[in-house]
Amino acid sequence: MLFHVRMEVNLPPAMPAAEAAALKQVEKEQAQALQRAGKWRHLWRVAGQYANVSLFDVESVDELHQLVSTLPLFPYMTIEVTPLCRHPSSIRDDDR
Ligand SMILES: O=C(O)CC1=CCC(=O)O1
Repeated sequence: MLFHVRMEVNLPPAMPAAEAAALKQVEKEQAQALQRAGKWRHLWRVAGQYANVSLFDVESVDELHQLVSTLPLFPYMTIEVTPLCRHPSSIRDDDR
């Protein structure tokens, strides 16, 4: 199942820089592991915003929730999820 996911990050201004840096480092490691596993297909920065748009390929809504809700930045993100299905005019013969 494919999901378009938009994540907007809102770290508290009072958060110590070292704490923010540590969270971002672990977030990066988890995101890269999920990309290597094929679960997090695309990860793009939204230009001009501390936000990303991503494409997840997971087995279920429950798996998607488990993945995003265990990200270190999850408590500080506003997340919008859009389920995707094939478009009848798509010329691609796969779902990538
Ligand atoms: O910086 C972001 O957009 C938040 C984030 C998600 C995965 C990652 O590595 O950073």
